[in-house]
Amino acid sequence: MTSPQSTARPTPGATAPEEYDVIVVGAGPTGENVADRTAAAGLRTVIVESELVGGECSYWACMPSKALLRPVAALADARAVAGSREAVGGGALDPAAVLARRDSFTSHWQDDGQVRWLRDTGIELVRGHGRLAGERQVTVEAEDGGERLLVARHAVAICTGSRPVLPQGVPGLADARPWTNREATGSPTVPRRLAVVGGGVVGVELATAWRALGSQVVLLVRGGALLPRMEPFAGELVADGLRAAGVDVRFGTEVASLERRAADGDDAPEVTLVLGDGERLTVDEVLYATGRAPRTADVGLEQVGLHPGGWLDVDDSCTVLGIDGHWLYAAGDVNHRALLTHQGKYQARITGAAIVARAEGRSLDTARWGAHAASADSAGAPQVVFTHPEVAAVGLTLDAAERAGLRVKAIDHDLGAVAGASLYGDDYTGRARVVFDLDREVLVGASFVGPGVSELLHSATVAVVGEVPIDRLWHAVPAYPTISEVWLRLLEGCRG
Ligand SMILES: Cc1cc2nc3c(=O)[nH]c(=O)nc-3n(C[C@H](O)[C@H](O)[C@H](O)COP(=O)(O)OP(=O)(O)OC[C@H]3O[C@@H](n4cnc5c(N)ncnc54)[C@H](O)[C@@H]3O)c2cc1C
Ligand SMILES: NC(=O)c1ccc[n+]([C@@H]2O[C@H](COP(=O)([O-])OP(=O)(O)OC[C@H]3O[C@@H](n4cnc5c(N)ncnc54)[C@H](O)[C@@H]3O)[C@@H](O)[C@H]2O)c1
Repeated sequence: MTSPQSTARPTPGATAPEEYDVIVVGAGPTGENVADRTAAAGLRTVIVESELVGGECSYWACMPSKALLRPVAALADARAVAGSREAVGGGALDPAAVLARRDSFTSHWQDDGQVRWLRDTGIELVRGHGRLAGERQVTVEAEDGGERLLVARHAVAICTGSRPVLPQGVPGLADARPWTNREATGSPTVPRRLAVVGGGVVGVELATAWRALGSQVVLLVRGGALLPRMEPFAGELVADGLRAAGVDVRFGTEVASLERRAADGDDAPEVTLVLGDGERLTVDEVLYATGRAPRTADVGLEQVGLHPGGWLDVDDSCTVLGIDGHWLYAAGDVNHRALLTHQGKYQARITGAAIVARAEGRSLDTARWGAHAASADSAGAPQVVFTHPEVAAVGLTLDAAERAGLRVKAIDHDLGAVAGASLYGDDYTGRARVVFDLDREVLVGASFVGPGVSELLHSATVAVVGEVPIDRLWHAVPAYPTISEVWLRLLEGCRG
């Protein structure tokens, strides 16, 4: 490996520069996987983390939210089948047991296990806030104010993720102390009344979870649909499911102002929301699920000529654009290509491979689907929304495919008409769609909505990402009697 000479000089108050091959800033799932790849290739790798090793995903996002949602699906599945329905009766979830299981999935917000994994993998950990200090240089400010200067012989990877974004200019919002994903995945108690603002993935999943745990939930959606980036029937069926569970779903509604004050005759503070039409709603907590912003405001981007606070623009190898020397990478949420843990981990593997190739003096293979191109981010990023019913989708929606100029047709099928689905649950309701590219005769998108469809998704991901010709897909036989048999009807529709 080549080892460029460091030109770093200690900044005032900092200790002597410490040299590594690779510095990763942010130890979420993405940063961990970049570090894993570079360490596995023999590069001396250090990872910098300001909070918990494991990132948002492990403690305040994917894991706790799915731990809250899994019991909802398990109970719904038991209720959907005569025989087990009688066994579980009409009882509700046991909130204490669900919250305790959630706590164990977050390791009680302790990262010892992840730290052990870093050590066993040969990755060094520096705790503190990382900032770029110049080319290949990162300063780390520890909680006690101490500062260290790290210097990378080869690469720095920014994997600092994203944070919740709240709308600007809403009177009373800050004083209302709204829940973000952190409180909404970590709350030790169940609020009696919860308002959820935002009809995206976070909004619908957490409305589902807290309703099932006993909260009265009102979901306030600015637009006219839930999950607006997915096939329209996904949002429609999820809205039906939320309403059937007792959630008050309201479209075309904006929150004009909020006020938090003590409830009459009670010390528990409550929040009053004034809606656009003047209606007043009083709840115990309000969750804002209104999107994400990059955690780049304070990572020293200005030191390397970039604008702080924005998403980091990268090429397909996750190399940051506008930086000379190919030493700065950005992967995961922070580059805004696909805000999903699995895509972050995928980008991490591509980033790690690119760093190693450049360190070894090899050129990159950045052709589409090449070893150093995260092509699947745009072509085939799968996503599961763990609501009841579930939504599982990969690739392009019909609308997105048409907007991209493809000549496509959509083939839809009622999942309830599939033998495996009717065995899965009595009165099973669901729908499937594939988007078929008529010119290339491959699938460019697939969406499934219904109970238990999440595990169907990888077959569709293989078909879309693998660009499997429809004539060959015809021979991929789904087992009888599974929900996957819907593929037979979908493929008939492509050929017909
Ligand atoms: C409620 C919710 C549920 C979700 N559920 C799913 C799901 O089911 N499936 C899915 O695929 N995705 C899900 N996501 C999205 C997923 O959480 C993110 O895509 C994923 O966490 C991104 O990983 P990351 O490593 O890029 O960033 P993060 O997980 O945000 O990690 C970034 C890390 O960098 C650290 N950091 C930041 N700045 C600095 C700094 N200056 N110095 C040192 N360290 C720093 C942070 O402390 C953090 O540990 C969910 C998101 C939310 C909000
Ligand atoms: N199961 C999963 O894969 C999963 C689960 C949760 C989150 N995530 C990821 O996390 C990311 C963030 O999710 P999210 O739901 O916060 O963001 P989002 O962008 O998916 O949805 C935010 C919604 O809030 C609405 N909104 C924005 N400003 C508003 C305002 N002022 N008032 C009312 N509504 C407003 C938007 O129109 C949008 O529909 C997503 O990109 C998603 O991929 C994934």
